[in-house]
Amino acid sequence: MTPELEFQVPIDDVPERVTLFADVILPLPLPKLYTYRIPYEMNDEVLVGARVLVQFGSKRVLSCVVARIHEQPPAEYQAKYLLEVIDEKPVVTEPQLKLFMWMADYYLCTLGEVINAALPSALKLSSESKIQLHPNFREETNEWPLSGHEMAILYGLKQKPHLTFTEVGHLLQLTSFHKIIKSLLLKEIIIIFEEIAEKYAPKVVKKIRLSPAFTTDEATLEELFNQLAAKPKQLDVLLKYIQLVPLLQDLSLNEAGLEKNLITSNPHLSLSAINTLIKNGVLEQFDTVVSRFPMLERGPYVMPELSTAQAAARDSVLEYFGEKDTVLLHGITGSGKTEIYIDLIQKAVEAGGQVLYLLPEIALTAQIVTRLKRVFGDRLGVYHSKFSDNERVEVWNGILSGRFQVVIGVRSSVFLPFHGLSLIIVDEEHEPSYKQHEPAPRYNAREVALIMAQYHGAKTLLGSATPSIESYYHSLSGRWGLVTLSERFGEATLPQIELVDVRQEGLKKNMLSHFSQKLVHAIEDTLHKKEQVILFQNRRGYAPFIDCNECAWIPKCRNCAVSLSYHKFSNELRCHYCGYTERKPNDCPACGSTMLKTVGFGTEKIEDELKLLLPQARIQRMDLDTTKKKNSHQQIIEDFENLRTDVLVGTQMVTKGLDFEHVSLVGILSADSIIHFPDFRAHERAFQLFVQVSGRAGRKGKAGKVLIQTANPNQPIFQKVMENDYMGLYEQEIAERQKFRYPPFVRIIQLTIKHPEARPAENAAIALAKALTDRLGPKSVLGPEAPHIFKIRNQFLQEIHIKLDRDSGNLKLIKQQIQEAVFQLVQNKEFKNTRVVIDVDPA
Ligand SMILES: Nc1ncnc2c1ncn2[C@@H]1O[C@H](COP(=O)(O)OP(=O)(O)OP(=O)(O)O)[C@@H](O)[C@H]1O
Ligand SMILES: [Zn+2]
Repeated sequence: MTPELEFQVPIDDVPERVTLFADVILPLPLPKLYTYRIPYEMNDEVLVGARVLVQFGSKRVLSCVVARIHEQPPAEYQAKYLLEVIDEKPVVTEPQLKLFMWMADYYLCTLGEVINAALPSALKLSSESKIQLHPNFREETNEWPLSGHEMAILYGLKQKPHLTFTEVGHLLQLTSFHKIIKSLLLKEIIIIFEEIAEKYAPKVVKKIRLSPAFTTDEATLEELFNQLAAKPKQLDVLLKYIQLVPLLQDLSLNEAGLEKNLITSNPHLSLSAINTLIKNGVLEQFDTVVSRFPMLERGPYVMPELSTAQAAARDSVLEYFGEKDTVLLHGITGSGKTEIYIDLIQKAVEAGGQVLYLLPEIALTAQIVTRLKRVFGDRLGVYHSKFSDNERVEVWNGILSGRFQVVIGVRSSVFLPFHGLSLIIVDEEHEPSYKQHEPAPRYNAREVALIMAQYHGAKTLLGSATPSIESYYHSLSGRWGLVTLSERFGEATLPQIELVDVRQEGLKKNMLSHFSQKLVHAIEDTLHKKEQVILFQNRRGYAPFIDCNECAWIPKCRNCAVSLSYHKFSNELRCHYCGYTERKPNDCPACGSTMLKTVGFGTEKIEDELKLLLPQARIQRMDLDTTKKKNSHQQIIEDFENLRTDVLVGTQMVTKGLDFEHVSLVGILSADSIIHFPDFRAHERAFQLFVQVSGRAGRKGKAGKVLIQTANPNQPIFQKVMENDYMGLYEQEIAERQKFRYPPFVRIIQLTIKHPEARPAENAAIALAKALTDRLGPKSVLGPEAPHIFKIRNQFLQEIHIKLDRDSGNLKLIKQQIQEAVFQLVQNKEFKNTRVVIDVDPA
């Protein structure tokens, strides 16, 4: 606008100078949003969902996300000005913000905790953010006038390569110095947030191409070849380049060039020839920023045609979607649910929507990602906890920008910045790993997905061969659609399941340590037929504990009330709760006896013993200990898939969703420890685990067999597993849940009281239980009671369970009362050092 024009605006048309305020989500566990005043000149720059920098308290500078912009100054305090705008565009979308707020409300935690869990750490800034000199800054050539403060920072940066914001504050003796930083930034003297530059570094590759002078036309190119005729090594390089970048067909291909290492790593080419060509300006070298997720050639991939049963199932899912938001697909193992998902995803993508495909564990992503990549190519984003922060930011940004239309990921993918989601798939919906236990928010991704779908107007398809009792109940009640698929795809049938009574076999001297002869023979037979075996044992490590034969001493964790597990490979005793380790002693520290023996067994021991029993077999183990590295899951699965291993031994990681063509035998080494877990879901879980692991056998035509070793073959659960009688399980379970008041008939909120000493933990728990009973009535409050493992990480635990009827009215109010009671307790001096963890819908 020119000055004259401005002058012509009639006086009463001058817009009023509005004062705006921003409510921000700080990455701290604060109960409320904090309000800052927006400096007038930033009115247009501050956006909901974008990050800004604020001062919190007297020292800390923090980045936070703007949740709301309004004109209402806070009543309780004088709003400070916000300092800086970080993003020009929102990094958090509106439906995402709504979801975060819902999560904080529902799971009784703070928005700060939600945002902390949601944002990849590279998107978080703090007072530990740093500044450093701009790489191009030269003091000699600087023409900018500098203030005293600016000089001081410059001086500081000559002493130290970078300064944190806190250090800058000390240096200047100022609490607010952002104007100064901003000025230095504008003058390109410093760069800020070097931490981020470190955390989120775009991936750069070196490329080469012919200097543009030689690619104006074919004649010039030809002339270059003539010139180099006498230099065969250089000529070779050029020929290779032209072979890889077919310039003769299209000269413009030169511009994109070629990754340098494709040339330099070629053993037939001379490195010095390459360098000479660069030095003489024939080739030029340049850097280019590439994605960590390279574009994939999608290739000619033919989608498999759905079978009649699959197509019918898909059609009824779609029909249900016409009237309901949520559908449960109950399809037996190997029925081909994944192909139905892919079909539906494709339809959603074609209609322009975004799709989220949730899986319970990364072990599973490897196989399905390969399947999905073939269909969706570079439009598929993958998100899981083994990703580096850089990769997470790229997925985050890729979803914001619309590059990734389909995202496959584990539970934390519900935090991603979707905008226009139209379909969510929750595969293996019954899986307990959808629940986050620690830290807050203690959410269940399956439940979050349903709310997320609401905010986006999306549909949700939950799928499982063994649905959770809750989900099945919602489907039968008509709230959700229910689609059933009760045959395996193609020629495959469900495997035949057999029980092996290990007590009987032991009496008959038919046990070789933990293996029944039946199981060993079955393994031998299977390997003989060049087929594969999966062996499942619910524990990792070598043995759950060791004890002394003489005095019965058992090593215990010094921080937790559990015995230490023995890990043979590292010769350590390890706590599976806090990670504490010590070397295994050679003799008993209590009585000095050398008779220490292992008790029970884990995957490591199974692997060990099997190697002795079948020395020829190629055995691989998959559990938490063998999958610590980023790609180890994938490697183990690929080896097994490509028949490089014969037997896969593992914990529950091997039980779910995996699809191997050649597995015809599954062995469950010890079924009993699973059934006896003290939990109202014990039967449901055991059924799910047995059916799921059994379901890995005989998936492609071959007859499959399952052997379950147990000391109590008469337990009714086995009958249901052998007959794949889900309905039988459901009817029994739902009756018990109703009778004893468990979900889905009530909601459970679990409060865990923690204190470094036993007595105060108990006292605090009693006081809290009383406070809760006063508010909610005695029917709703159970406990306190010390849990089975009553001490973890040096904290004594007490638990209170709150049971709320589904129709118990105002849930929000009840939750408020619970929070209030907890707040009063931890404020009370008498209960100093008490912590209370609230877990809504514990699993
Ligand atoms: N329409 C189809 N055409 C060709 N192959 C198919 C088709 N449907 C399924 N399959 C194959 O059948 C096997 C089992 O399918 P899938 O893995 O989808 O089963 P699932 O229902 O997900 O089983 P689970 O619950 O055990 O994970 C896979 O190898 C899959 O490739
Ligand atoms: Zn421990």
